[in-house]
Amino acid sequence: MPAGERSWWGWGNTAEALTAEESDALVARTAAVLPGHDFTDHGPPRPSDLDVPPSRLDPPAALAALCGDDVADRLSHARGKAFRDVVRNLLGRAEHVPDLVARPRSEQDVVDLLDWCSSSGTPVIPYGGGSSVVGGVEPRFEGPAVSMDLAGLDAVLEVDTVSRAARIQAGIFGPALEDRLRPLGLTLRHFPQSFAHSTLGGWLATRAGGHFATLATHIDDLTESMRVVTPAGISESRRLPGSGAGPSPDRMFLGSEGTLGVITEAWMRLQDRPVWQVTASITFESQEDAIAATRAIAQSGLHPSNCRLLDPAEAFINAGASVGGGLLLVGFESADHPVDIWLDRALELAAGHGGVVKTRRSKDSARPDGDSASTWRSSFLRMPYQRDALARRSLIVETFETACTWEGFEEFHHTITSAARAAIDEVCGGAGVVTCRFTHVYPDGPAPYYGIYAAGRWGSTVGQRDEIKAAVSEAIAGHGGTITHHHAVGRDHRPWYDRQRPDPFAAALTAAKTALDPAGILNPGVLIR
Ligand SMILES: Cc1cc2nc3c(=O)[nH]c(=O)nc-3n(C[C@H](O)[C@H](O)[C@H](O)COP(=O)(O)OP(=O)(O)OC[C@H]3O[C@@H](n4cnc5c(N)ncnc54)[C@H](O)[C@@H]3O)c2cc1C
Repeated sequence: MPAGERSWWGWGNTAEALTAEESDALVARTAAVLPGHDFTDHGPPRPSDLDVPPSRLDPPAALAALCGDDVADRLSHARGKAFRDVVRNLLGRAEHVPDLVARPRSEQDVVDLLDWCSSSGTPVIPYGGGSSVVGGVEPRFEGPAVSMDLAGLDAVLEVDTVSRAARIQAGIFGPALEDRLRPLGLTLRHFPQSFAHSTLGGWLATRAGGHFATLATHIDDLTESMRVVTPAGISESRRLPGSGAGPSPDRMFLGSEGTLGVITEAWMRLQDRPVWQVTASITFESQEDAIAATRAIAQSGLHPSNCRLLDPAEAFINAGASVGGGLLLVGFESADHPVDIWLDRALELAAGHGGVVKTRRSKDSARPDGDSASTWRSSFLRMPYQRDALARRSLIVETFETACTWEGFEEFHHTITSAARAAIDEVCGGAGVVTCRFTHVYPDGPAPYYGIYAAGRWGSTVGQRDEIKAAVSEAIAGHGGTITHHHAVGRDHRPWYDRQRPDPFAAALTAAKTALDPAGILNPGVLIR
């Protein structure tokens, strides 16, 4: 488990929440953009003041030691860490609280818990760090439920330094995993923004995306083999660097979001820790040029570790930079060789589209003053805490992420931002800002990530957010984008995911669910059924 006291209602640790000074500064900045908004602070209730119904489940004696029904514990497992989760917590809405939290300490415990849940027909939700932003861990259905918290399975069981891979239990959190690999000079090199408070099992189950912009950034690419406990038996794939033996068993479980089985361990591909790192920030006067330069770099074969394009609003809010067309943060790293010439070539490509280098630094050089790249990075890690501070003050702070091809990007982007702005007009009387950044870039297209900051009304911000979300999701679905690039489907993206996937595939997935989970107990309502 991460060190420090975890917030039951919001992101991360209580000790890391914004200080009063930081909150005041944030409110002042936001008030400049949204004048007239009521910034009254609505703090969280105490868990003991909430009306949580007693547990309806009585586990068998053999499993009783693994299960608990403490109210605060059940509440902290009731939902993930999306904006709508945080606001419902602040409002003291205690619906859909699991009846028990089960904490397996071994794979056999997982088998025994699934046996009990299958035979009693009790729904069970695998729970890693609970950082889902799509309703993935919330028992949003009638009847009792068990939340299976996998944090007790947190060992690095074996390291194969020759092949550079490790056998790792699924409940390990990001920092603990890197702490164990660091003395060996190795890293998984998977850093989602939620790294500190999410687990390997959660990453695998949601096909998480790390913060590197190209190549092996999705957890899928780092997975050598997986071991999964299903109600129908244990599935373990072979460790192979590659295989053409039919459809991949790992592909069936990657992204299965707790619906087909409980991932207990995986062999993960590791990398040597980088020694050489160079980064630069580049500004553009026109948005078209910024996009063209980013595409040129994405298609160059240079494969930067970072290639993050911020639009002017995003650059201003989160990197403190005023730019006309966009701010591109680009970086390279290697454990094997200096990477300056790669950066030189990327900067040439950017210059060909009017890019002007603002800062350039290598790993050991002192950070120049006003370095927007480092400002953006520290702001990136503080963003979830800032979101919570604004949620307490009736702001709607939400993100939407997707991917599309370069060829259709311009029209797609226009459609999405227009839909978001129209929804903000309708729902919030026009008081709001829409931002965009590329989190990942592929040779054939970007993964745009939209941010929304809008003035809501206390008590209504969840409904207001849901209306904006539905409008944007319709626009994404109607214009060929994916309903999620890396946040997963969960319960919140279901209507659009059901339309996105081909019907024969839906039938095959349903058949897989029936074969692996015949009693239908695993995370009902997510992905299928
Ligand atoms: C502030 C913030 C930033 C985020 N940044 C990113 C980001 O950069 N990239 C990204 O990809 N996502 C991001 N997310 C989303 C979230 O962190 C990811 O989906 C993450 O992979 C979830 O991991 P977790 O351990 O918290 O899983 P949980 O939230 O506990 O569970 C997520 C889903 O996986 C299932 N599950 C969990 N563990 C297992 C297991 N062992 N076996 C089977 N099923 C399991 C659950 O049932 C659920 O359906 C962010 C979320 C927040 C709140």
